[in-house]
Amino acid sequence: MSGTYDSGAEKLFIEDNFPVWKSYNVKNVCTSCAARNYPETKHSPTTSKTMIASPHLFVSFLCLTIFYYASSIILSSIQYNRKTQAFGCGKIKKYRHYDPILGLDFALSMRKAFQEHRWLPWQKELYRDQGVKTFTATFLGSRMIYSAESDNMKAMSTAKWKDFGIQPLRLDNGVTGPFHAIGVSNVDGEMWEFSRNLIKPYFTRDGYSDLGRLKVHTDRLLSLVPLDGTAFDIQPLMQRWFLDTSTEFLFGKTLNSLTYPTKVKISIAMVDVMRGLRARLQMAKLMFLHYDPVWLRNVQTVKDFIDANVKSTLAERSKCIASGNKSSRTDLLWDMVRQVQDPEVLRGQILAVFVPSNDTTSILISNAFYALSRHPEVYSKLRKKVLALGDQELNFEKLRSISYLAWVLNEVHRLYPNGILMVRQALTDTTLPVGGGQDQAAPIFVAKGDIVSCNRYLMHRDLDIWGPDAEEFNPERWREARPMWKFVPFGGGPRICPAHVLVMTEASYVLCRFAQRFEKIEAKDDRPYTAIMRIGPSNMHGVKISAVKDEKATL
Ligand code: HEM
Repeated sequence: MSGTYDSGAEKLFIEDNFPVWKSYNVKNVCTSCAARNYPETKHSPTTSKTMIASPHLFVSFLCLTIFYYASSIILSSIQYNRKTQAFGCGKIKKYRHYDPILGLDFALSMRKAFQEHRWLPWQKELYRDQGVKTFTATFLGSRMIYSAESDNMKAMSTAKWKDFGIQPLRLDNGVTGPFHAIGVSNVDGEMWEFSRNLIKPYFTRDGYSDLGRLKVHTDRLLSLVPLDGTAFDIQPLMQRWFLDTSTEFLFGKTLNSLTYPTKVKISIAMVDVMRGLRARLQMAKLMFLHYDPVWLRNVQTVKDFIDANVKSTLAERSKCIASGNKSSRTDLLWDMVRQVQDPEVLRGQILAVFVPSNDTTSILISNAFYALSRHPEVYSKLRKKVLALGDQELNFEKLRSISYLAWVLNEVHRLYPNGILMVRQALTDTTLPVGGGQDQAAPIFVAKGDIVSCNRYLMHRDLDIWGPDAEEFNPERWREARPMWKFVPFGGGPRICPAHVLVMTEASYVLCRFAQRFEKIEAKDDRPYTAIMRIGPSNMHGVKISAVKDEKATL
């Protein structure tokens, strides 16, 4: 189907083969949500006039409610324990709450850690205090299972992946609602399969092996590096570089923010969109209380940007059909409009790639500069390997041939993973392989509706896996290390990040070009890495470095 201009056939493909699009009617909104342009949430309708006949009636009503609530908690706990036994599972250690009903103590502690930019150290302390790698806690009324066991992450990603979903956490509860967006990163089942197939040809073809696409933006980036040894912050430059390469890749038109810095405002809006999405995800059952006008304004900015691109791409397609000409466009949106023409569907689908792509590769590369500028011996070794390739243009195969480059990037992924957590909700009663019983070795029971949060950050710094120097930046460890599922920066199984080869290629290319031109780089900021969370951690203080140009460098 892809690649045809037969609009009738394409319409059939969408409407008849995927009736799911019709069944998910975003216009079906409740009135209070509609007023805020939110999709239907699961809250029940409220009556506008609540009559309390008498204090007695009120007290009886209150007692009944408390009784009902208490008995349902006891019943569900009995049921849960029975099922744990029936499934042959061990008990999971429980977090000791002050507020076991809503878990407000836990939520407030997490909120404080966020506000103080201590979310990563807080994770470490939390697990250390529990003394185990898997435990349960209540988070705003939901039972959460926290785990830093790679076997559990592996099972959720592969053997048991159909038992766990993303959609209830991101779409059904309205987290991504203000976009009215349905796309690969917020749906499950048939809709996910459709969405993944829509982007698959794009990510699996060898488009990303064309490094020419990166050259012009990287030349611009390098031309902005001060040559007189002045300190500069490479993090915002990388953000602009990534915006330029990714807008070209996704929409066929670069924003050229390295040349026109004000264009970066869309990236800044996206960072705020992600902040809001994270807040909404964390509010869980209380998400309907989220109202943040700044966030909504930024959502609108991003929506307008996407809609303008969708509109012009659809118009270009119509022109091509009318004239019989072929377009030279090879971007993802162009690929998509050949398969789908509904602007709302297109917005959702392209957003679902734009959101997880935003500021990911750029942060990976900035984090690499952070580490390399503090480890001159590693930079110098990397440079030697790169220079050994000679003066010819870099290509995909050459980049892949430098194992040391892969080790450096692996080490950056390990210490600063972009996806800290893998969070899923159980769609059915199921089990995970470890974390139960006295020794934590028994399987654990996961009831339908439970939320499991697997922690990549802790796995990547686990002394049991990496040894006593787990906190150190040491690319040499990759000479021997074969961690398999203990190191999955891009996830694994059917929902693995579709862009993993693209990301590694782009990051490798930038580091190589930098190493070809600059003899040395030096850190210009002694403050410790203080992670603020976007999609992944980035340094709150930026990445301030200085660079010394190799006078002989011609590239
Ligand atoms: C440093 C860069 C990146 C890292 C570390 C990363 C990591 C990840 C991880 C861990 C997941 C979740 C996998 C899972 O749930 O098992 C994911 C999903 C995804 N990523 Fe990336 N990613 C990066 C960059 C990108 C870029 C640049 C794009 C797009 C151009 C992208 C597109 C996606 C999409 C669409 C998904 C959802 C896949 C699905 O649910 O089927 N990512 N990524």
